[in-house]
Amino acid sequence: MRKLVFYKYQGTGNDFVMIDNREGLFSHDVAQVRRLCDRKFGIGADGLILIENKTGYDFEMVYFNADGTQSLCGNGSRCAVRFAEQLGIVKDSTSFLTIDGKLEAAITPETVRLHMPDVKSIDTVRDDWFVDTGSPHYVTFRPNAEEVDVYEEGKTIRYGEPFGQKGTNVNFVEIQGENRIFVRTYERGVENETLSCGTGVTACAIALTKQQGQSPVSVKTLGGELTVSYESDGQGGFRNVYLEGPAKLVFKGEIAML
Ligand SMILES: N[C@@H](CCC[C@H](N)C(=O)O)C(=O)O
Repeated sequence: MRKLVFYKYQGTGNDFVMIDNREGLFSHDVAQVRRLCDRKFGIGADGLILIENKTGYDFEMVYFNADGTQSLCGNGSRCAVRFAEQLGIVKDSTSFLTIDGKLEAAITPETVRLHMPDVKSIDTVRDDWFVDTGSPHYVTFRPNAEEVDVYEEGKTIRYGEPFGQKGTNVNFVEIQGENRIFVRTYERGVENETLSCGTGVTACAIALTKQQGQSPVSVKTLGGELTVSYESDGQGGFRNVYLEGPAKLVFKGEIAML
């Protein structure tokens, strides 16, 4: 049986199977991704990330949600950068390719600070907000996010109008102080609550400008603390958007390839 080395990383509890695919040994096979991310029959993860060679960049990050769909992943990008550092591909900073184009990051022993894509607008959906931070995010402010049934409410909004089958991620945000929020996220592609979502907390920190907040914003998630900073572009959008927090290796193992 063929065996392939994998690594497991987590960024504030958003966990990923990570594979160094610079030799192209792992094919982009959705069934295999689902199997490996399954928490009972596989390794178990919110997503799977391949690090691949790409001309003009330090590397390419190929990201899959646990169900095999693809989108931009903020925490996954931070973990991919840490993995690339530990593989010796990059050192203090990097520029790499993602599904949403080129991203850059600064690396310290404690954190990875990711320069996120510009955000074009904050849109209104019913009484709530919608922000695209590379992945789509519905943002709803609640007085007590701890008490929300994130799975039931998130699932209803994710598949409901106007999102339909393509769907959206759903974030429940509690304001806990000046420029300080607590966020719980139902993630599309995982189809459940995750402990943290990087593009999600970024969307929430930006939507906070509609309430009383401003950059930088401290964000508490179920899996740890993140910081989001940004600048207004003066036209309803945001630039110089940064997501910063820890990204850690958990373990290394071997996959039995079927
Ligand atoms: N966990 C991610 C988001 C991954 C993509 C998302 N589930 C989607 O399909 O839109 C993050 O940290 O940003």
